[in-house]
Parts: sequence; structure tokens; C-alpha cells
Amino acid sequence: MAVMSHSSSFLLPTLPSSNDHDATYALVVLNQRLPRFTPLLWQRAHLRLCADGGANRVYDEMPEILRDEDVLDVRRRFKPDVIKGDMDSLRTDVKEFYVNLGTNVVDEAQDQDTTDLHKCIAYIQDCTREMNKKSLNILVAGALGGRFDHEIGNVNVLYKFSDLRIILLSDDCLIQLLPKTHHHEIHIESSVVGPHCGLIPIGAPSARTTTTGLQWDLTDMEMSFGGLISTSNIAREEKVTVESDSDLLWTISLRKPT
Ligand SMILES: Nc1ncnc2c1ncn2[C@@H]1O[C@H](COP(=O)(O)OP(=O)(O)OP(=O)(O)O)[C@@H](O)[C@H]1O
Ligand SMILES: Cc1ncc(C[n+]2csc(CCO)c2C)c(N)n1
Repeated sequence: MAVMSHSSSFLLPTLPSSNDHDATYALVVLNQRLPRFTPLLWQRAHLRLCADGGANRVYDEMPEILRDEDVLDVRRRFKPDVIKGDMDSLRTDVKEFYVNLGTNVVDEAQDQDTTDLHKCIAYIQDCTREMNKKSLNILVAGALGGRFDHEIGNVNVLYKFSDLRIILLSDDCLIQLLPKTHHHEIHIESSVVGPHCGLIPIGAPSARTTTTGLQWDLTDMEMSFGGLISTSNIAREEKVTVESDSDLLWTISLRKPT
């Protein structure tokens, strides 16, 4: 089975020249307090979207994160390429500001069956060529911590677009899907992530999961809700490997700034 490699090097203050040189990034900002590293992800992304009220967060909070800089300069510099959603949260002053700078505002108020994050991921899917999908990492800022229905809706998007690499982020942790179609090698960037981690069979039970590199490794183990799930595990090695007959969620804590 083919191996899929994963790395959180996008959180490093400077990208290593050796690994991950073919990785590309898109950033989706949600309507939650911006994680502290959002300016870094913004600079790294070649496409920046705001899900509806996420644009209010960029407008209000980027100048708060970059306190030493001129407010208007920051707002002009951090201009979303696209704002997409059902537009029930985007403020009119924020919309006007970004429209004047050339942001593409896509109003999908007629669709009340998919979330604003779903709408943004569908946009990225439509404008990404098939050959570029493998190297594309979609980073979603502000996806966790907050309303549980939103959090679970955000996790569901990982399953709906399981052929895309989507990474949900908060200040505290990241979550991604490990599709059963691949074996997985997760490179632990220990200066920015870990050690606490989990492997969660949220969509369906797993009859056989095998891991290496964890304090509590699984060897051909069954996992299910109501039975065993792996929480409060610890990444012990630089490389963690996972093989499973089910799609699993991988989550790892983010290091706090010192
Ligand atoms: N508290 C939260 N926790 C996690 N994600 C959130 C939260 N609030 C918003 N989001 C994410 O940000 C996106 C945009 O948020 P926004 O508030 O504009 O959505 P919404 O459709 O107006 O939500 P609702 O009408 O249910 O309050 C949502 O689709 C969701 O992915
Ligand atoms: C069964 C079912 N439950 C909830 C909603 C509501 N809903 C889901 S996504 C969305 C858009 C949020 O921006 C809304 C209002 C629905 N349509 N169908």
C-alpha cells in the first residue's frame, strides 16, 4: 500500500529547505479567535480564504496580534483572496473594506445545507488541478474549541473531502484524517508539536490498527467508540507510523510559545 507522509513543518518559524519543498498551502480562516500563529500561516499560503465571519476576525484581530504595526497597513497587507459563506456573519464595514481592495466575495446564502467551511473547501477543490492536490495542504485556523456542533461539522468536512489534505488547527492542537487507503508516516516536529496525541476511529470502528513510535502502540488492535480509542497517548519517536483498516483521526498537541 502507498505511504502518505505528514509533517507540521508549516508551523516552524522558518521552513526547512530539505524536506517538504514541494508542499503548497491554502489557508481558511474561520469565525473564531485567531490562533496566535495565523500571520505565519498567512504568509506561507498561496491562497487565503475567509469563511463568512472569519473575515471579521482577520480585520479585527490581525492588528491585535501585530500590535507594533500600523492598523491600516496590517489590514491592507492581510487581504483575503476570497470570502465565501452564507453571509450571515460578515459585517458590512468589513465586506466593503475588502471589496475595495479586490477580494472576491462569494455569497451563497441560498445554500443552508452546507457549512461555510464546506463552501470554502469546495472552492479550493474547484480551483486546484488534480496533479496539485497531493502537494496541497489546506490549513484551517480556528476550527476547534468553541461550539461543539461547529467543531463536529468541521471534522465532518475532513470526511467529505477525504481526497484532500485538510488540517484543522486551534492554538492547542491539530487534527487530520488518515485515510485507510494509505499507510501513514507522521514526522513529529518536536519543537512545535507534541507530545500528547490521539488516534480516533470517529467515522467507523477499526478491526485492525497498528502503530509505531507511540508510548502506547497498537498492534493489530480493535478500536471503536464504546470500546478502545487512543487518547492521551504520547509521541515517543521522530516518526510515527499508522496502518488501519478504517479512516482514523490523528490529533497532536501544539507546543505553547515559551
Ligand atoms: N464556535 C465555533 N467553533 C468552531 N468552528 C466555528 C465556530 N464558529 C464558527 N466556526 C466555523 O467558522 C465558519 C464560519 O462561521 P460563521 O459564524 O460565519 O458561521 P454561521 O454559518 O453563521 O454559523 P451559525 O449560523 O451556526 O452560528 C463556520 O462554518 C464554522 O466552520
Ligand atoms: C438536517 C439539517 N440540520 C441542520 C441544517 C442547518 N444548517 C446546516 S449547514 C447550515 C448553514 C450554516 O451556514 C445550516 C443553516 C440543515 N440544513 N439540515
